[in-house]
Amino acid sequence: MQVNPVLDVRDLSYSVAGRALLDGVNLTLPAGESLAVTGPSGSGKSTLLNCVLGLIRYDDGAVRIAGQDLAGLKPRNLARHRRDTMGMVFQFGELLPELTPVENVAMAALLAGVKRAEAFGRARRLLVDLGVPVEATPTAELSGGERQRAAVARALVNRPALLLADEPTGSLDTQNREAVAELLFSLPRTWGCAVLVVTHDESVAARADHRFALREGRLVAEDVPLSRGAR
Ligand SMILES: Nc1ncnc2c1ncn2[C@@H]1O[C@H](COP(=O)(O)OP(=O)(O)OP(=O)(O)O)[C@@H](O)[C@H]1O
Repeated sequence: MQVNPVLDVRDLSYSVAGRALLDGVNLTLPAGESLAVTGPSGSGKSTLLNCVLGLIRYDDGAVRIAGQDLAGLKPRNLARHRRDTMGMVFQFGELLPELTPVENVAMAALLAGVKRAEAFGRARRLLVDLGVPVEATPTAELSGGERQRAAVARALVNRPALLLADEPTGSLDTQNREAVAELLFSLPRTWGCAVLVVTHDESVAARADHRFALREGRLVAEDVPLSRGAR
């Protein structure tokens, strides 16, 4: 039994067009730990993340982030809770290409109400820590790996309790995939946050503290290391 998990999903169900994408999903994740959910394309991984983000109104069950049940929040408070507790990394980074990396990262802090000097200070420190060129160049000119590391910096700038990533290495070559996966799964130790990654890439998922597969709307534990030939 975990005490006050950062993420607590109970009996989550969601159907679309008569198909149960999520069918009684249970998931808990404390601070300082990572969890990966794998599953083939169309199995519902992004749908699960969207429920955790509060972007989808699920049919049944509960999602609690940092102790707060999302269903109990009005839209404005939900947006604030999301901003204050969660950071998100997307497959293609979703940064603004014409801005510099530091502007991209600082903007997320400015939108959260952080003062300008503090926002840019945090952004610079994070980018230096994550090995991204800070401001010499528009983000469009970064390499794919640098862009994803900048996206991680943006997701961290408001010091989230929970970092979510949807196919974060899906657009990267092998070398950058390894580096970004390594970075993501080191965040629980270095930043103390909980990390939830959804991916179809088993080699990325293998780095997580906990692994589950989404099969027919249910999460199945997959805690056997790949090297032992789980399947
Ligand atoms: N609003 C919707 N209306 C109809 N179908 C939907 C809707 N949302 C999701 N789906 C379908 O539900 C399934 C699951 O989608 P989801 O994006 O969650 O899968 P996924 O596992 O993340 O896939 P991928 O790995 O390709 O991103 C897909 O077949 C998708 O087309």
